[in-house]
Amino acid sequence: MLIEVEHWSGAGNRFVIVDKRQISINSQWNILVNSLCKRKNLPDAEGLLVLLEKNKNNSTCKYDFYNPDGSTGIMCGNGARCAVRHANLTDNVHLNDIELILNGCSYRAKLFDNDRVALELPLYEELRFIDSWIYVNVGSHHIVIDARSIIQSLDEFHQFDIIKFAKENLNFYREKTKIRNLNLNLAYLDDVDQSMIYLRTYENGVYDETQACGTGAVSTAVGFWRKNIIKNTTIHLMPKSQRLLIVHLKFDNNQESILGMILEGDARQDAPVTQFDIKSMKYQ
Ligand SMILES: N[C@@H](CCC[C@H](N)C(=O)O)C(=O)O
Repeated sequence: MLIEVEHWSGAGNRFVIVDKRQISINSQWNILVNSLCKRKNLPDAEGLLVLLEKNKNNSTCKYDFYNPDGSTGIMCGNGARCAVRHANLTDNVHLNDIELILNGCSYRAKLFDNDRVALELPLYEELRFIDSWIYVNVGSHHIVIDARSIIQSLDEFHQFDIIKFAKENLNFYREKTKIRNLNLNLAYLDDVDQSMIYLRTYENGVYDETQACGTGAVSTAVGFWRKNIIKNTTIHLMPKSQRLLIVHLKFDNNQESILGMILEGDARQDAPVTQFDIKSMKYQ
């Protein structure tokens, strides 16, 4: 049986999107996801979004997110932003206040400037300062490392072998946090522009460096602000893809406690729709 697959990216983070409403049988997405992410003539996707429901009358859409290794139930910031733009394009869901239900959790989002999506996240579930690094849970689990503790310059930061570093150090962070599904973020604060952070992320479930990570950007912004490394409450983060992400911290009236975070960046369709055979688990 053939299904249609869409190819998207949010700030360079690559996704495939499938509309479950086109399929009459129940598919096991956790088994199909790995083959769906291995695309023909396109670099591998870094996650799958499955559209479950959409209601344009009340601007609500419902998607599930899967990592390429089949794991699910995890928050994906860039995937969420692609889902919102996808819902808007395919069914004209209202631009200015969209409710996205991703893996059963509700988020609000806005669309602007054609391809930009601002997604509101609730306050992080947990934030811990451990030794010189930070652990943040924003629905996915992040280690944030201030790159200046291991790297001397921005050039060195771009050259750094993050895959080797992750392979050598992930177990150490897992042991310390007692959490297995960790993403590793290496963050370098610009020497001149103190509101700009360069960010590289090794992602759980992909087991590779991705082009960008939305929840990694949010975790880094909030972690660096809480640690006083950064003073601005609007923080620019430049991922590997060079497609900028912006995080706005939202405060209470006294400007003291963070209430939530807004993640802003582009979300685009990258290539024409292709067909995938769910029986042979191959693209046509
Ligand atoms: N790319 C994502 C994060 C997706 C979840 C991650 N792979 C995990 O398993 O924690 C993002 O944009 O947030």
